[in-house]
Amino acid sequence: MRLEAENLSARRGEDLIFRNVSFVLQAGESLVLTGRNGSGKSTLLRVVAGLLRPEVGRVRWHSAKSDSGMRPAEACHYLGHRNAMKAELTVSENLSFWKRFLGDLHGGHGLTVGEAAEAVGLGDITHLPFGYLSAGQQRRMAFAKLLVAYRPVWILDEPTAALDVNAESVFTSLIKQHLTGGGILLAATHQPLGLANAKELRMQGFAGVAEDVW
Ligand SMILES: Nc1ncnc2c1ncn2[C@@H]1O[C@H](COP(=O)(O)OP(=O)(O)OP(=O)(O)O)[C@@H](O)[C@H]1O
Repeated sequence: MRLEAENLSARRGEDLIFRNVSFVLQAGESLVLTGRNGSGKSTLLRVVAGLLRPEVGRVRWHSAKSDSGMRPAEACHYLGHRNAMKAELTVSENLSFWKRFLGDLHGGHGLTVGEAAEAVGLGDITHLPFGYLSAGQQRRMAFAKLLVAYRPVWILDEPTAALDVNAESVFTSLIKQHLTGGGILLAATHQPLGLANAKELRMQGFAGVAEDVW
């Protein structure tokens, strides 16, 4: 299994955000994006997740278990700043929706909704509307979405924002399990995720740099 970014450059509106970003991640490896606000971390994650087109370069996915024509985005779970849950549906309804909608990629199995809620420490409140949950509880449940459907690549944007210390350690341990099971992680964060062997890519940003440097 291998996720490969080749010479990526991206633009938002008129602005150049980054250029010449390349990396290769194999099964069990993680890459953490760091850098100041606006340096392009979220933009790079969205490019890799297939939500934005790169200006230049490409993302490639190789796996013996996947079709050769499969888009890299299909191998990825993307957890952005927002939680992608409906406030008026219960936690259980939200997670059940995502489980059915996403399904499992070949090569693994997601947890049941109950197991996933237990794994993030909130198994007793799945009957509540998502909108009733605190900000930290909502983030935990958004993380549970990663567990109900199998995807080998997790792309996480500031996964631990709004979390207490206990939740941070729960997330770190779930991420470690994902990596130990041969998964791949790409994350943007301002807080250390506690991953000893993570590679780091420090985004510099291009704000104010003239276009002719390209
Ligand atoms: N739709 C857009 N049009 C123009 N510029 C945009 C657009 N979206 C984002 N940008 C700009 O792209 C740059 C990179 O933003 P991005 O969200 O990738 O940064 P970031 O490193 O994730 O920041 P943070 O640490 O604050 O989350 C910023 O300067 C932002 O203002």
